[in-house]
Amino acid sequence: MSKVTIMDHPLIQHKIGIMRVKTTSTKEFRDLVSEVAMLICYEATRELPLADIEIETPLMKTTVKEIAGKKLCIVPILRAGLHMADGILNLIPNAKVGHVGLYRNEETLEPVEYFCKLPADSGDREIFVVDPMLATGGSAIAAINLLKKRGISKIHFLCLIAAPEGVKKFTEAHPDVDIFIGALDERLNDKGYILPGLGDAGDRIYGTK
Ligand SMILES: O=P(O)(O)OC[C@H]1O[C@H](OP(=O)(O)OP(=O)(O)O)[C@H](O)[C@@H]1O
Ligand SMILES: O=c1cc[nH]c(=O)[nH]1
Ligand SMILES: [Mg+2]
Repeated sequence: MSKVTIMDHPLIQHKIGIMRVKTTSTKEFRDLVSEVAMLICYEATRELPLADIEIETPLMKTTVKEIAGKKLCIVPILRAGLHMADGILNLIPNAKVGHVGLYRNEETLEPVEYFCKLPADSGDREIFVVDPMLATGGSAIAAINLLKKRGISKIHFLCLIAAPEGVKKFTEAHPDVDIFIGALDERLNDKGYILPGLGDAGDRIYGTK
């Protein structure tokens, strides 16, 4: 069964609170997406394996830790996930980046795939799929189906806000994928939007509405 981690850190709660406010500007919203993604990534990478390496300080030789293998890959779900990836790259600048393009048909709420480009060696990498919103769960499930079809198995999913309906559907579809959630909200409305939520994440990041 997926491990579901809901962030309780005060900084994350504070920043998501500002994101929910409808008058928060596009610039501030965008900056917060990136900052909260970084904070969630800090927790999501807690169990990465470490290896010992020998180095020399200005005073003596010693052994320090480095992340073993450094084979990480961030996969934003376009378009709203892109800005989370930018934030995470501040913490893991050497990660490779793959892209999955999906949008949700507003009538059926079903995800529609339009793009997929992944690093050639993705199957050897630990993958962090990122999207601010897990609503019905359809988009995240479809994105991870695409990755699994390409032989990728070490997958984590990070989102800023999730609805309980989406978490249930996701964990049933991908019990082997752990989820890290900034805030777990109350429910979906009849149009599939998360309540209280923050509206349409893509529109708020890019100012398209
Ligand atoms: O869990 P679901 O019900 O599938 O909904 C969540 C999806 O909806 C939003 O994307 P959207 O379709 O608005 O695309 P965009 O990022 O291009 O705005 C969001 O970023 C997720 O990808
Ligand atoms: O509340 C929601 C649901 C889906 N997509 C969003 O951007 N927001
Ligand atoms: Mg959108």
